[in-house]
Amino acid sequence: MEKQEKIYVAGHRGMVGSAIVRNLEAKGFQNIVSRTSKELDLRRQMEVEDFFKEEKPDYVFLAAAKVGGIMANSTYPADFMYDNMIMEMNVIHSAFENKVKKLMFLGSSCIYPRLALQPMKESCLLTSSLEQTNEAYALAKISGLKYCEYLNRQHGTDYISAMPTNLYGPNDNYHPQNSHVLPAFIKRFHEAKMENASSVTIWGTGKPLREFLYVDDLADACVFLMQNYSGSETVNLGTGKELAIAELAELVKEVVGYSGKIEFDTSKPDGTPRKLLDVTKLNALGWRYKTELEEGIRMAYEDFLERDFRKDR
Ligand SMILES: NC(=O)C1=CN([C@@H]2O[C@H](COP(=O)(O)OP(=O)(O)OC[C@H]3O[C@@H](n4cnc5c(N)ncnc54)[C@H](OP(=O)(O)O)[C@@H]3O)[C@@H](O)[C@H]2O)C=CC1
Ligand SMILES: C[C@H]1O[C@H](OP(=O)(O)OP(=O)(O)OC[C@H]2O[C@@H](n3cnc4c(=O)[nH]c(N)nc43)[C@H](O)[C@@H]2O)[C@@H](O)[C@@H](O)C1=O
Repeated sequence: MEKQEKIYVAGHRGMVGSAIVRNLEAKGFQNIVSRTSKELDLRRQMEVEDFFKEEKPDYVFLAAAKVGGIMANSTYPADFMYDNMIMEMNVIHSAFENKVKKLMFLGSSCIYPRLALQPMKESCLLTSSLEQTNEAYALAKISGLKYCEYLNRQHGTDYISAMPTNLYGPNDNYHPQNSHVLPAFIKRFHEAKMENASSVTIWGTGKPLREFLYVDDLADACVFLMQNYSGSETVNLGTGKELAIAELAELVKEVVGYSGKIEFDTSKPDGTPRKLLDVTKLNALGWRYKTELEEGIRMAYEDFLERDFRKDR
């Protein structure tokens, strides 16, 4: 990627897209194009085609998607499949039609089988059944990854995909039901502290294990791969470290400074028991995460306080 070349970041207002824009700008890339979903609804094929014909980007980071935590995924599976499938097909196809030099498609670690051997290597894709709570989203993400692979195979394109683990950081979604666990905890423990509540209830048993990557590290990895990786097999983006949800709750409680009890609502789903990424491939390419979890949670909490609850999607 040359500094003057045109880069389209799809989803630039989201947590990931905004971090990719920050990273590109910090590295001196000056020709970044973007559109909000109001300006360009990526589910509309004609609009996407017109945009690509008009803008002719050289590079594309596809970070626009319908995204949510376990509850959103299990409540709205039809929306998660339709929106994601159609958005990614429209963008990747228009990129191909307009000779985009390189595209990065972002998936998620939930594409791997529910009971995959841990840590999960890229090669375990499609070896057994998916987790039910996010099957629709995972199927859409697998389709995007595969479409990039098929274009590479049939037409010799250089379209890559990356599979991030659970992410968190500035500009996250703090919706009480639809968000992911980490922003949900930041908001819930903060509110409990402000209200002097005696306890905070978290979903499930607290036993599932999860891995978390700070979004600015993720953005750095995306830009790094765009510059240093080609190939149809996806690349896992994570830290290689995991902790139980109950341990995460203790950590957020400490960072936020809440002193009450933690209770568990076991009527809520646990989701997949464990999904630790094998990051051997990423490390071998020369990239490693920088931000440890506690430090990242502190920075995310500061961002949450600065935004003053404005982001509650
Ligand atoms: N958050 C996480 O923990 C993880 C995220 N990922 C992946 O990273 C990517 C980005 O996620 P994240 O930043 O968290 O999500 P966000 O919800 O923060 O941002 C999603 C972005 O997508 C855009 N978008 C949604 N629908 C449309 C549409 N119909 N047309 C145009 N744009 C649309 C939104 O644009 P606008 O703001 O203009 O409405 C928004 O900026 C996704 O591919 C996701 O799968 C992968 C693993 C974990
Ligand atoms: C990124 C990833 O995100 C989703 O998968 P998930 O990892 O299950 O995501 P989650 O962050 O929502 O939950 C993690 C764990 O945490 C527990 N948990 C406790 N209390 C709360 C809580 O208050 N909110 C939430 N959301 N979870 C809670 C919850 O029960 C679960 O055990 C998919 O969308 C998937 O498609 C995907 O890609």
